[in-house]
Amino acid sequence: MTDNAPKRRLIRVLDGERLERPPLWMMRQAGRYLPEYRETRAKAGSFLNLCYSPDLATEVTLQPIRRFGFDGAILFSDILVIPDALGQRVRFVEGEGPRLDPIDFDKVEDLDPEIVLGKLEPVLEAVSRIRQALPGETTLLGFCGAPWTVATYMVAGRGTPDQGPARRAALGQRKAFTILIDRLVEASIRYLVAQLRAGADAVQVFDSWAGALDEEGFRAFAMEPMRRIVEGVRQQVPGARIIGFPKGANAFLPLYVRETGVNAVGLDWSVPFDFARNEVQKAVAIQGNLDPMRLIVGGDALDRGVDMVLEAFSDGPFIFNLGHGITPDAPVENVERMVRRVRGEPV
Ligand SMILES: Cc1c2[nH]c(c1CCC(=O)O)Cc1[nH]c(c(CCC(=O)O)c1C)Cc1[nH]c(c(CCC(=O)O)c1C)Cc1[nH]c(c(C)c1CCC(=O)O)C2
Repeated sequence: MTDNAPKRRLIRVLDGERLERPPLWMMRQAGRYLPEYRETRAKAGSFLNLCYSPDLATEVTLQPIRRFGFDGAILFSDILVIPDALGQRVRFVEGEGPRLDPIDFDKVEDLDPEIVLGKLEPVLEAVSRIRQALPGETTLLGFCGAPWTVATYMVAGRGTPDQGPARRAALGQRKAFTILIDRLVEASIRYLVAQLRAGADAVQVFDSWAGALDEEGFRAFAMEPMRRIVEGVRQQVPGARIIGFPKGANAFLPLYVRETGVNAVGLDWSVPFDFARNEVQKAVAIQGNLDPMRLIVGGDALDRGVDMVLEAFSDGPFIFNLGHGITPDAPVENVERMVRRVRGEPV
C-alpha cells in the first residue's frame, strides 16, 4: 500500500476506531463449505500439501474474498504447521482429523524454535503472493495457534474432547510442560514476525482451548505466553497489530486484555453481550461472536443472531465475525444472507 492510500477498514478498528458499518470476515472462511475449496483441495492431495504449496494456498485464501468481498483475508494454513516444522510430524487423516507423532517429554528441551522458518518458507512465500494479489482495501491476516492450544495436540497426538492429556501433563509434568510452552512461545514469535515482514497486515493468535484451563492454568499457560508473544513480536515489529482469540476465556477476558496488550479480542458466542460491552470493548476492539450454528439453520435464527450481535457491539470498535470457525455443512446461501445483512443491503 502506498503512503497516501486510505487506511484499511479492519486496521482502523484494530487501532480503536468505531466504523458506521463494521468490517467483516469469518474464521475458517476458506474451507469445505465452498465448492471451489473442495476442488482445489482434491487437486492438492494431502491437506499439508495444500498448506505448503504457495500457489494453492494463495488460491484458497482468495476464494472467499472473490465470493463475498470480506474486509479481511486470512492466510490459508493451519496451527499444526508449527509442530510439523519443529519435527513432530503431522498428518491429517480423512474424516478423522489431525494425527501427530508421539511427543517425548524427556526431549522437550531439544525442540529448536530456530528451525521453524526454514520449513515454513513456502507459507511465507504464500503470504507475500497473497498480499500482492489482494485488493488494496483488504486486510491480510496472518496467524498461529497459541502455545497452549498447539500443545494440546502435541501432547495428545490428536484432537480430544476435553484436552485431558495436556491438562494432565500441565499439572503432573509441570517442568517439562513449561519448557514445551516456552519453546512454542519462541517459535510463535519468530513465525508471526516473519509473516508480518512477508506482508501480513495484522495477526491473530488462536487459543481455541483456553477455556479448558482453571485460573492458575489460564494465567500460566494461556495469558502469560500470549503476553510474551505480543511483547516479543512488537520488539521486532513496532506497533504490530495483534488479535487474541482465547475461546472459552469468558470471565477471564478483561484480565487477558489488560495483561496481554492485544489490539482486539475474538469472542465466542458464550460471552454475554453486556459483559463484553462494559468490561472488554471499553479497552479494546471486539471481534465476533455469531454462533456458527445460526449459519447452518439460516432464516430467522440467522437474521436475529446477526441483528443481536450488531446491536450489541456497533457503538464501539467492532469487527463482525463468528464465535468460532464456519463448519463444512453451512450453506453458502446463508453466508451470503449474513453478509448482506451485516452490510445493511436488501436480502
Ligand atoms: C484447532 C485448530 C486447528 N486449525 C486451526 C485451529 C484453531 C481454530 C479453531 O479452533 O478452529 C486454525 C485454522 N485451520 C485452517 C485455517 C485457515 C484459515 C481460515 O480460513 O480460517 C485456520 C486459521 C484451515 C483448516 N484446517 C483443517 C481444515 C479442514 C481439512 C481439509 O480441508 O481437509 C481446514 C480448512 C484441518 C484441521 N486443523 C485442525 C483440526 C482439529 C483440523 C481437523 C478438523 C477439521 O477437519 O475441521 C487444527
